[in-house]
Amino acid sequence: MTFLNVSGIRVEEAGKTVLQDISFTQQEFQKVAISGETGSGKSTLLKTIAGLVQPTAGQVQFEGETVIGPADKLVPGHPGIAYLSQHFELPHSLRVEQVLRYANTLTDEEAGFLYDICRVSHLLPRKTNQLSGGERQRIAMARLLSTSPQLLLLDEPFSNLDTAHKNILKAVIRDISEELAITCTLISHDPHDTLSWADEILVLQEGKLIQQGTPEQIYKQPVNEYAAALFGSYNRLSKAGTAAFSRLLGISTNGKDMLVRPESFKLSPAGNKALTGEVNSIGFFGSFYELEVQLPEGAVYVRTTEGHYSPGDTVQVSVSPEDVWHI
Ligand SMILES: Nc1ncnc2c1ncn2[C@@H]1O[C@H](COP(=O)(O)OP(=O)(O)OP(=O)(O)O)[C@@H](O)[C@H]1O
Repeated sequence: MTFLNVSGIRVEEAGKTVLQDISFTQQEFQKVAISGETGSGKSTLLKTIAGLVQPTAGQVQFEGETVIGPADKLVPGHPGIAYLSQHFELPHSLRVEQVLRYANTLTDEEAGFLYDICRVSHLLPRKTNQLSGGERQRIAMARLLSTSPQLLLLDEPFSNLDTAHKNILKAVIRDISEELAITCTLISHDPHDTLSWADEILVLQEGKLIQQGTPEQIYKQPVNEYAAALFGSYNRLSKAGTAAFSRLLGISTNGKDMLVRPESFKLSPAGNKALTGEVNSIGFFGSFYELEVQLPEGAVYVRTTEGHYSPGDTVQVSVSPEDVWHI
């Protein structure tokens, strides 16, 4: 039986089509990330899966059971699916332990284990107005998980968190999957959050699912420039640049433009499979330098960890055939 089966989902809100014919499946313990620019329909998709938004067409099946939307159910949602909104709320002026106790269906031992995993045990005596944003979020998560869902849907969990809280939350999400055996689906617009975490990424553009694949597939072979831009910078070569690199690599582009990630270009002292250019400018980004290199066919951006280049240097730029794609 498929864990989650989303088929032909269409959502219309205020006369506008927000989601169009979205279909995909998720297996138990498969980590799925949903990516897309703001307004592309990510939150609406998660809420529809959770049974909180009524689809105009299509259906969501969770462990073989249809998830019933709010139009057909007084208390919307499915007990096996928990949705953590970007805009969650905690009751004011209660102690954390009270907030958690009211929602809890677990034994004391299970609840203690859950609170440890969510890194909230030390916060139990605090009042809800004495917490940071990251702490509040982990308490909201512990509260949701204390009803023992099997699928946790996280809507932009990393937005508004500083690096320290983000790293704690990443560890919490990892432990939720591994220690509590809860499957997670999350939305993030930051490639650093999704590429290293997900087994599969879904890319939404204007309410349509335009690409679905492993992080490597999505990063290395995006279906269009929109998908490419979501996961990092890239060079779209000029017609002349595309022709020059295609000749060097012995490949055909069928009239399409060649695209290359800046880190896929290599700089070498000399070589017959490289184009000669001149360094225009250099930017320092901590873990790498980004050079703008002027080739006769146009400028390209090249990333390197070597810091010995200066503007005006002559360099040879090469790329491997497996690191280019065409649009
Ligand atoms: N209840 C609603 N009524 C009217 N329009 C809606 C409603 N819900 C969503 N929309 C519209 O649907 C589109 C998708 O919204 P959604 O919040 O799903 O996008 P998103 O990708 O999650 O965006 P963000 O990253 O900004 O949260 C937006 O244009 C939004 O204004």
